[in-house]
Amino acid sequence: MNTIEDFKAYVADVEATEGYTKPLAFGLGIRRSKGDKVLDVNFPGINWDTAFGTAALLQDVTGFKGSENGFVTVSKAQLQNAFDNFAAFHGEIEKHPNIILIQQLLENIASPSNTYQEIDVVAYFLFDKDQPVNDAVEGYFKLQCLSQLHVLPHGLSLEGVFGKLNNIAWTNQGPILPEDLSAERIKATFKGENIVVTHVDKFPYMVNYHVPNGVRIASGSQVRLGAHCAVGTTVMPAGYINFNAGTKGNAMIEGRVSAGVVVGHDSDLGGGVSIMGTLSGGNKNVISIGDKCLLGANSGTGISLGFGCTIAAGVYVTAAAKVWLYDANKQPVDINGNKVEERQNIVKGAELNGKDKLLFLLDSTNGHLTCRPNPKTIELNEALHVKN
Ligand SMILES: CC(C)(COP(=O)(O)OP(=O)(O)OC[C@H]1O[C@@H](n2cnc3c(N)ncnc32)[C@H](O)[C@@H]1OP(=O)(O)O)[C@@H](O)C(=O)NCCC(=O)NCCSC(=O)CCC(=O)O
Repeated sequence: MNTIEDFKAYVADVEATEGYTKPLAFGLGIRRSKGDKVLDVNFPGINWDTAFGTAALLQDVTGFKGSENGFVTVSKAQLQNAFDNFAAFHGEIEKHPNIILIQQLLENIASPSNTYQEIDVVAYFLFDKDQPVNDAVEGYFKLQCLSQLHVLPHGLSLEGVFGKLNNIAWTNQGPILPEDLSAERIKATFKGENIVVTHVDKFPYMVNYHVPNGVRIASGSQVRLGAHCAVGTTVMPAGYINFNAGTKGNAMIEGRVSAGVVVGHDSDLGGGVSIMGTLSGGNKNVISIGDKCLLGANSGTGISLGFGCTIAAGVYVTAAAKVWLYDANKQPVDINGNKVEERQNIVKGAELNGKDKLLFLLDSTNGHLTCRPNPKTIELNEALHVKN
């Protein structure tokens, strides 16, 4: 296969095979395991709805069959075979990230691994993004789809991910099962080395796998793998982004973006902000924050905010909270904006879910949680957000 035409004909042949299905996404991953326990899988470059020729080639050389989400292990000989089948592109390899990755895997796969873990290469294929997580390889693949910005939070099913990922001690010498830490530390000590544990969790830090373009993350420990940090996101040390949560664009994150929460463009979460997540604590309401919202320091919300809302510093808006509604002239109004008497303007927070241009304030003269049209929307300080 020395010409691009040959390669195209080969791909067409593979794709014409009975039962062949184009995957929605796929990638080559480096899997680290201890016995039958997966420690982690790094997918350096996931292909999402693209590179179908490479998908066909990988399925052909690895023998992967079917249309169910799944993976195969890839031997060095199969990687070599894949690389050789790309001969027509070797002269312009810099244009083809998948071929570069295969070359990098080939160059390194024979290196002796450390004695603790086994390292191999897998090819994962995703056909149905709404299927629950089948195994740890799939869990890592899906988390990296989010962190590589191929899908927004909720863009694929992460159901069951907790049960499939192992709890790991993440160390300066790589992932170690917590039960093996003591023995590994003794070995390291006699080699004159240290094992430093950064955390014990099912989720590693995103930055140790992937750093999206145009982000600043002041403390890597605050962003879990599976976070979606769009270009222009700044996460300050007190900020936090869970998996299956994140930003759509420029954002200042000094507060906590819980699992499932999405923050719109040009919004600002002040220090200590809390946004209710859906993993624990009983809240079932998936929360989103619209574009150009400001959540003041130590504020929080259990309802979604639309465009251009502000929650004053220190104010927590919950779905059940009784909120006193006012118009722009500070006159009491009902939910439809009709003038009413004081006390008839009290609505539940949930009724304001997702509405645009609201200002929530705790009136310090009477202690009422109030809401009125937001007189101004915020502008982020552009200098704080990198673009590439
Ligand atoms: C709610 C707003 C946005 C309101 O600000 P504004 O500038 O629009 O209004 P203002 O000019 O201050 O006030 C307009 C009028 O409303 C009155 N007013 C204001 N707040 C009131 C309250 N709680 N109760 C009663 N009246 C109030 C004022 O006295 C004034 O009245 P008169 O008209 O009679 O004079 C603000 O107070 C706020 O909370 N901003 C959040 C800022 C923030 O936290 N940014 C994140 C930084 S994060 C950070 O720095 C890190 C910190 C950390 O790490 O902890």
